[in-house]
Amino acid sequence: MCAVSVDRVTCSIASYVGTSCDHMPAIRGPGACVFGALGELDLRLAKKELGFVSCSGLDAKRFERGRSGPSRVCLRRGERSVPLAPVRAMEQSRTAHVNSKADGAEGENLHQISTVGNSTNIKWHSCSVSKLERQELLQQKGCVIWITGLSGSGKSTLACALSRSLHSRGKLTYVLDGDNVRHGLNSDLSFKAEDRAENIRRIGEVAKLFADAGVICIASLISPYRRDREACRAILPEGDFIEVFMDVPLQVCEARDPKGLYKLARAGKIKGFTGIDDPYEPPLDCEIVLQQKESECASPCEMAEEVICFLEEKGYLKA
Ligand SMILES: Nc1ncnc2c1ncn2[C@@H]1O[C@H](COP(=O)(O)OS(=O)(=O)O)[C@@H](OP(=O)(O)O)[C@H]1O
Ligand SMILES: Nc1ncnc2c1ncn2[C@@H]1O[C@H](COP(=O)(O)OP(=O)(O)O)[C@@H](O)[C@H]1O
Repeated sequence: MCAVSVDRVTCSIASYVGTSCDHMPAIRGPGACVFGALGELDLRLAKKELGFVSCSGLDAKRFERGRSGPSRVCLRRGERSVPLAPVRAMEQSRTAHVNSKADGAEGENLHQISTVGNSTNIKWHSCSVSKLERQELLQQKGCVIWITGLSGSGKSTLACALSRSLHSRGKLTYVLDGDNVRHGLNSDLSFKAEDRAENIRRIGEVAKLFADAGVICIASLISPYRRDREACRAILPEGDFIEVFMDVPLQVCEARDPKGLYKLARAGKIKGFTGIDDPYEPPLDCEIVLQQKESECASPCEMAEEVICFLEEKGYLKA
């Protein structure tokens, strides 16, 4: 994960996709800060969706998650060119910092006061117990398994099967189910696009904390828009966001209809139902696809096993 420090401006990267950045007068506009770029994908996203025309002097590799190093960047939007220098990638922070000398301190003894969204004058506090130590304790690596798919595609069933199976192997997991989180933390959110985006953003942030705690966090929510899922991926260290697509045809989900919601949606009694009158954007390049055709139907345990094999192969089941 990295962020960009730009003079006295504080900005974060991925989570600003789609939000405005009015505190940067020269680069006003949606997602202006996203440009910070966690990798080539984000750069492309920034250029395609956010209207960045070009960026010179940027070595995208320097901005890869987890890397750091000084660079100079020139960001152009339309006709305007905005030099941003020095730019610094920082680990463990989404913010750029206002660097000022602490009282009576010299040189490296800087304190870093940030502005993140509407939170001004805040400071990151580090703890002496590290993520590595927590992982050592748990004998596993923290990560996020993000299960996406239509309603009725089997997300919650897989999440529970996976949690059970990992638990029986002595691995600590926690399930963040969209439906459940909407009973509490996200009960203020509806199903309109911006509320879904906020639902996903919050779950992404919570999942990130679980992963940082060393837990294997299983998030199961429709998360229908690619951009929102990518934003969650971008706030996690490289490799720690494992996207699992429940590739189940709409007809199958609709035939299952365990809650009777498709029926209500077809009858026009629920508006903006995913797959009916609200879009679902399947992942283009996710880690795992669990495909279910009409005739073939892997059991939830078999699906869980496939995910566990992936985790094992990538080393997440040991410290
Ligand atoms: N309009 C509309 N569209 C889709 N789904 C709806 C809607 N209204 C209610 N529900 C029920 O809410 C569950 C989806 O919540 P999520 O938080 O996963 O959705 S999202 O990620 O914010 O799109 C979803 O649960 P699952 O069936 O488990 O996916 C539905 O039961
Ligand atoms: N692998 C599977 N094979 C057959 N049916 C399944 C499978 N996974 C889930 N189901 C069934 O599909 C329905 C929807 O599953 P659920 O996990 O609630 O989906 P979602 O969380 O995506 O809405 C449930 O009735 C469940 O029993």
